[in-house]
Amino acid sequence: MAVEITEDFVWQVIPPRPRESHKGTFGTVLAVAGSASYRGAALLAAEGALRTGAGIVTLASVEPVLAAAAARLPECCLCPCAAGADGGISPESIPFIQRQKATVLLLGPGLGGTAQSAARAAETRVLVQRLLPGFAGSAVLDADGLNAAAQLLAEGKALPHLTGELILTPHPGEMARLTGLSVAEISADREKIARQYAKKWNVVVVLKGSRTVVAAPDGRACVNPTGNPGLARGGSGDVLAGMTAALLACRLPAFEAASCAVYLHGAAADRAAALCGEYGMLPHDILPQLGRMFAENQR
Ligand SMILES: NC(=O)C1=CN([C@@H]2O[C@H](COP(=O)(O)OP(=O)(O)OC[C@H]3O[C@@H](n4cnc5c(N)ncnc54)[C@H](O)[C@@H]3O)[C@@H](O)[C@H]2O)[C@@H](O)CC1
Ligand SMILES: Nc1ncnc2c1ncn2[C@@H]1O[C@H](COP(=O)(O)OP(=O)(O)O)[C@@H](O)[C@H]1O
Repeated sequence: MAVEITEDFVWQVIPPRPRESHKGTFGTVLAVAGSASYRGAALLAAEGALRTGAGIVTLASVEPVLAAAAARLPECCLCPCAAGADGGISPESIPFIQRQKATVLLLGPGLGGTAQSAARAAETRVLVQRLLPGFAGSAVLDADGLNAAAQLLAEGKALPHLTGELILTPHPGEMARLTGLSVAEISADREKIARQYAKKWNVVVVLKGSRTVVAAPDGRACVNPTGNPGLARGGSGDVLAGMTAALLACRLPAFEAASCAVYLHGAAADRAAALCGEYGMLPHDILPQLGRMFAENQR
C-alpha cells in the first residue's frame, strides 16, 4: 500500500530560499505549450510555474498565445514560434526552441492533436520526438504531449528519453491511450498500474484524479489526500503541470517534485473551494491560495 503524502513531508522537501540565492538558483522552465485553440492551457501552465518558485519561465508558443501571455504575465519570457497546422507550433521552430536556455522542459499543455486534425497531431508528435531526446535537464510531459507519446508507443517506438528525469502526468483517459488498457482496468487498481508503468517506462508516473498516485521507477509510490471535485474541469491539469515543472527547476528530484506539486495543488484547491464552492471555483483560483500556503510556511 502506498503511503499518503503529508504536509510535513512537503515542507521538509521544499527548502526556504537561501538568502544568497539568485534567479539561476531556481532554474529555467521552458514551457512548450498552447495553440490557437488552447491559449489558456499555456497561460495556466506558465502561471503555475511562475507561482511555484521557478527562477525564469519561458513560454515557447505561437503569436496569439504569446500576446495573451504578454498581457497577463509580464514576468514570462517569450519564444515566438511559427504557426503550423491549425494554429499550433510548427516543427520549423524546433531549432529556435532548442536554442533557449532551459533546465526543465514542460511539453504538452494545449499543443493540440487529433481533436483539431491529423496534421496537428502529426506536428505535435514531431515536437515530442525531437524536443525530448537529448534534452539536457528533466522534463514534464502532459496533455497533448502524452497523446503524442501514446501514438509513438502504439507504433512500437520507445518513449523518447532525456538526460535528466521524466515525469508523465496522465489522467485515466490519457493513461488508457498510453497503455492500451481500458479506463476501467486502470481504475480497478490505480496504484498497481502507476507502479508497473513507472518501472516499465523508467519515468515518474502521476496518475491523476481523486487520490492521485505518484509512482517512481525504483518502486516508491504515494497517494495524494488533498483536492476535491471542484478540480474536475478543464485547466486544472495545466496548472499542475506548471507547478510540477517549477519544483523540478528548484532542484527537487522528480518523485519529490511531483508529490509536493500534487499535494499543494489539491490543498490550494481545497481552500479555493472553501471560498467559491466546488461549482464556483476556477483553476486559476488555485494560485492565490497556493501563495498563502507558501507565506504561512515561510517559503
Ligand atoms: N483553456 C484551455 O486552453 C484548456 C485547454 N486544455 C487543453 O486541451 C487539450 C485537450 O484536452 P481535452 O480535455 O480536450 O482532452 P482530454 O484527453 O483531457 O479529454 C478527452 C476525453 O478523455 C476522456 N477523459 C478525460 N479525463 C478522463 C478521466 N479522468 N477519466 C476517464 N476519461 C477521461 C473523456 O472522455 C474526455 O472527454 C490539452 O492539450 C489540454 O491541455 C484543457 O486543459 C482545457 C482548458
Ligand atoms: N474529483 C477530484 N478530486 C481530486 N482531484 C481531482 C478530481 N478531479 C480532477 N482532479 C484533479 O484535477 C486535475 C485535472 O487534470 P486533467 O484531467 O488533466 O484536466 P485538464 O487537462 O483539462 O486541465 C488533476 O490534477 C486531477 O488530479
